[in-house]
Amino acid sequence: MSQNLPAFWAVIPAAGVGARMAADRPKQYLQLGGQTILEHSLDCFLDHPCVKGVVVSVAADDPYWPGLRCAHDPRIQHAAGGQERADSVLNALLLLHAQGAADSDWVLVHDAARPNLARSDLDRLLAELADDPVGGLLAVPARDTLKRADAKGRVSATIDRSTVWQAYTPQMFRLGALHRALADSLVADVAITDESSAIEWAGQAPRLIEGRSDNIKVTRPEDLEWLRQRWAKR
Ligand SMILES: Nc1ccn([C@@H]2O[C@H](COP(=O)(O)OP(=O)(O)OP(=O)(O)O)[C@@H](O)[C@H]2O)c(=O)n1
Ligand SMILES: C[C@](O)(CO)[C@H](O)COP(=O)(O)O
Repeated sequence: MSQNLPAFWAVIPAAGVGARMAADRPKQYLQLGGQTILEHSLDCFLDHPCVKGVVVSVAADDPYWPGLRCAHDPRIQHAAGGQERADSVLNALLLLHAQGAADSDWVLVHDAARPNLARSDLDRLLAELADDPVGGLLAVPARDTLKRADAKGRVSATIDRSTVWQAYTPQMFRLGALHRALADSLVADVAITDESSAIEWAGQAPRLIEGRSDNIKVTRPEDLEWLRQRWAKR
C-alpha cells in the first residue's frame, strides 16, 4: 500500500439532476478540460494504489453513463441512484455488502460534482483516519463572516465562525457503521445531507480534516466557469 495508507472502497453518488446548475444535462456530465466532471472525480480514485473498487450510483434513466469509457472499467460497478443523495449512497453500500465487503472496510464517499480533489488531500484523509475509531471528512474552516437571516432576509445574528467548518468530500467511514447509520437515519426520516450527519445522528463524532478550499462542489454555473478558468491555466 502507498505510504502505509489503508485500502478502501470509493462510492461516488452521481444520480443528481443538477437543478441549481440549470444546464442541458445533469452537471456531472458537463465538460471540463476534455472530459466530464464525473470522470475527473473518478480519476483521483482510479489512480490510487489503495482503492479496492469503485461504485458509482447513477439514475435509472441516466442516458449518459453508458457512453462513458469508464462505464466499462472493470474496477467500477454501478448502483441505482435514489430519491436523495443518501439513498444513492445507501444503494452503493448495499451492493458492497452483497458482494462480501467487510463491515470493517473503509469506504470513502465523494461527490461526482467535486472534480478538483487533490491527491494530496485524499492521501491526508487516508493517513489521518487510518486508525481512527469513527472516521471523518475533508472540511474547510469558515473564512467569511457568517450571518443568520430572518424570514424577511435581514440579518438576525452574526454567527461565531471560530468553530464553524464547511463539510466537503470525501467522507471516510467503516462500511458497517455507515450502512447502519444511513439506513437507520433514513427510516427515522432524519434530514441527512452528508454521511457525517448520519454518523453524528448515530451518536459518533467524526474528525474534521482540513483540506483545500478549491475542492469545490460544482453547484451553480459560476462554479464551473471558475474551474474552467483554472483548468485552462494548467
Ligand atoms: N438523489 C441524488 C442527489 C444527488 N446525488 C449526487 O450527490 C452529489 C451532491 O449533490 P448535489 O450537488 O446536490 O447535486 P444535485 O442534487 O444534482 O444538485 P441540485 O440539488 O442542484 O439538483 C452530486 O454528485 C449528485 O449527483 C445523488 O447521487 N443522488
Ligand atoms: C455532501 C456535501 O457535498 C457536503 O458538503 C453536501 O452536503 C452535498 O449537499 P447537496 O445539497 O446534496 O449538494
